[in-house]
Amino acid sequence: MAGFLSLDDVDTEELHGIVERSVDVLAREGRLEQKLSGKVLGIYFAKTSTRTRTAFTSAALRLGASVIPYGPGDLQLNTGESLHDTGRMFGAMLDGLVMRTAGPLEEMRLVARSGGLPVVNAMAAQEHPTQGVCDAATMLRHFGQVDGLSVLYVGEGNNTAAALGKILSTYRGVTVVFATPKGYGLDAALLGSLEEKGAASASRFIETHDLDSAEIAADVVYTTRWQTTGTAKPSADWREDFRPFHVDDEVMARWPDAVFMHDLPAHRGDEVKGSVLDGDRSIAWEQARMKYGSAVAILEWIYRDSR
Ligand SMILES: NC(=O)NCCC[C@H](N)C(=O)O
Repeated sequence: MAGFLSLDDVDTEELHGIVERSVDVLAREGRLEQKLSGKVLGIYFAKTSTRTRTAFTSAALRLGASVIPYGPGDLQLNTGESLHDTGRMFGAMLDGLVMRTAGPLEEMRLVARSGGLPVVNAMAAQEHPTQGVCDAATMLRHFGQVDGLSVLYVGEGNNTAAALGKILSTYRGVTVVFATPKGYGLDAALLGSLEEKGAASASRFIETHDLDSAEIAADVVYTTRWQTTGTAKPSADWREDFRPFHVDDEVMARWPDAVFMHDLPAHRGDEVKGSVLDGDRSIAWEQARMKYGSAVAILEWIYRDSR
């Protein structure tokens, strides 16, 4: 059974169905159909998490599954057991795993392969696919469509940026400008593949290192914290490199029709000014709530054929 490791693995139509279902979950009240009844999921977070871990745990429980949570110090991985053997054990005793690391996506593929169980990538170094679903669903809910939207992304070209680019590249007529600090940009191969995909769907993906000269009629200004999980900044004065990538009221005034989004956690005063994050144009808190809707939609999709 396929898990949810990368947005690249999922058929576009199915992906859009997951995005639509995420919106639907938040719109409905009442008990969810117990589609995961009798299932046991492992929730293994090697890195900190507030939203994603809570969203998937809550979603799994509300869908009728039981969960076993593992923190960073819990597994024999810490005493030298291999990922391969760990995956085998998970596969022998669990029906699925939700996993966050700051390591390569290949680690999760290895666990999925050796265990023969579906694994959800709740964030790896290259990609944060469940965030991408959440972000597209938040845009769909707010604007009524994702096709044709223009998004200005401000900040490091990290796992969140990669997922945002990938999911938006499955829609038509979108424009995404990534304004990233020099030395902290998008992976060149990823940008190349986004450009290529965009050419076939009337979309544009552009990277600039100069926010002041970014040209886009943005519907959304999106930012992310300066310190990406599990990464080290090579220079001591990295804050100087990031300082121009601060979304304040002046930045928002340049795009008077745009809403503000943030994957959170926020560091007010660094990447965003409090008045923007907490202001009228911010949909970041609706976006955070959508993590739950998207977790339900992703789990339902993974177990769609099981009984
Ligand atoms: N919404 C989230 O999952 N937030 C957690 C941190 C995401 C951020 N891209 C990071 O790597 O630190």
